[in-house]
Amino acid sequence: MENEFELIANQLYEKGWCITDHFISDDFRKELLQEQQDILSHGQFRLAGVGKGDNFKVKTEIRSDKVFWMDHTSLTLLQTKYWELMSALSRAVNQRCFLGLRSFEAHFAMYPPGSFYLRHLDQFQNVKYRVVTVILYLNDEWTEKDGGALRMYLPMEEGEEKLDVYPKGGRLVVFLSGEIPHEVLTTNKERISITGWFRDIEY
Ligand SMILES: O=C(O)CCC(=O)C(=O)O
Ligand SMILES: [Fe+2]
Repeated sequence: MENEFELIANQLYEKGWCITDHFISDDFRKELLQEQQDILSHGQFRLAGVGKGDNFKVKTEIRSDKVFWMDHTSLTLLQTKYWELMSALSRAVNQRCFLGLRSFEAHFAMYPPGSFYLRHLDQFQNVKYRVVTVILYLNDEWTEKDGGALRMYLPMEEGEEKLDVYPKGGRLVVFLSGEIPHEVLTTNKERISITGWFRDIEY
């Protein structure tokens, strides 16, 4: 029998993306959400940027979320638990897909009401070390009227197909960072997640 990580790795291999509901327990989700709220209330979230190195810029006309980067050299207990889950996933993906994943980076993200992130690819133009994107949603509840869908543009033999994914708590979205363009549609409600990237470089 395949375990949860192998199931995700298989789908990633076959079609380049995968959506898993209830990836974490509801208790763990609530703990992560609480940690995120604590960091927020200490004012440690910053406006997110686009680009890397000399190309880094805050551009609120492109993305208006706020982020808090985890520091892999000093993770909290909860962050360690999250990191270990992701390590298990990267091992399964490496075994199945031979992507040579070697390190991981992740940030908490908060989209205030009215915010969005326009269509983009997660690989930077100048550095392409992000190979697989993993997004874990932490929201208590979510319905269509809350907006804020992740819109994925799935490459088809001809053209592309849109897929709207709502940020339901406990849901994990995994996709190839260089292959699947995506955007976050305007959210009507505070939208909370952790986004991570498996990379093919060392720390
Ligand atoms: O939160 C999401 O659904 C997607 C976020 C995203 O595309 C990113 O941070 O690069
Ligand atoms: Fe993205």
